[in-house]
Amino acid sequence: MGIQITPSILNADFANLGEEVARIGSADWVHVDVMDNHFVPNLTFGPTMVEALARSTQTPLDAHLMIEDPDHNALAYVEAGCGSVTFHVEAAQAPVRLARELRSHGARASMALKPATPIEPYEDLLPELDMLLVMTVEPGFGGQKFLDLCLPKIRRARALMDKHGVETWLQVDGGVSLETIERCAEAGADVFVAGSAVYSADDPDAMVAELRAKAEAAVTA
Ligand SMILES: O=C(CO)[C@@H](O)[C@H](O)COP(=O)(O)O
Ligand SMILES: [Co+2]
Repeated sequence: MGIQITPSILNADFANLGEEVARIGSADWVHVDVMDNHFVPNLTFGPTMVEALARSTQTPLDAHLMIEDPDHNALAYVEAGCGSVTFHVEAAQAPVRLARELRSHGARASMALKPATPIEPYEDLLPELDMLLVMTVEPGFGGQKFLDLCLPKIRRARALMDKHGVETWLQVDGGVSLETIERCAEAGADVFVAGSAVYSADDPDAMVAELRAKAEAAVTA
């Protein structure tokens, strides 16, 4: 599939989300950070707003659920029109059942790891997943500093994917910018979430192109 750039709208203007998404026309996905003020200390939006957003764009939606009880709440985001749904393993009661349920309803199933959560206990789940998200900040807020301590986990995750021979995408999220994206790509990530880097740029779509070029150069070097 190659390199994919998925801007997060967390730092976009929430009063004009349709227009904000139209500013990133070359993005592969729109990353939608769903926060419930319980799993993380921040509150964003739920399925009704996500459904409205899905109607406003042709770009597929990549929902990142930072919520408690994804087992009972994740399907609502497939029904709202998301093409990919990520749940946190720290919150899921039955991650395999949940991943299978998401897939059976036509979405890509993805699982996220917070910075302190290791990949090794979940190695055998990789064939059940379309994407693994390695968080590179503590979830909850945009605009945080990239945590270099997560790079070895990205490398180990890529090695485990190679070992299992799976096509699982490897996404990174948090502090991804022109300064940090090469490190992530070299470590083996292929799907890059960028929030403040994209929406603080004068031309968000040009920033998407610049991020893509940097990541592609890092893997072809
Ligand atoms: O999930 C999260 C934060 O919890 C992310 O998607 C951030 O919202 C990305 O923003 P930047 O770190 O790129 O500013
Ligand atoms: Co996110």
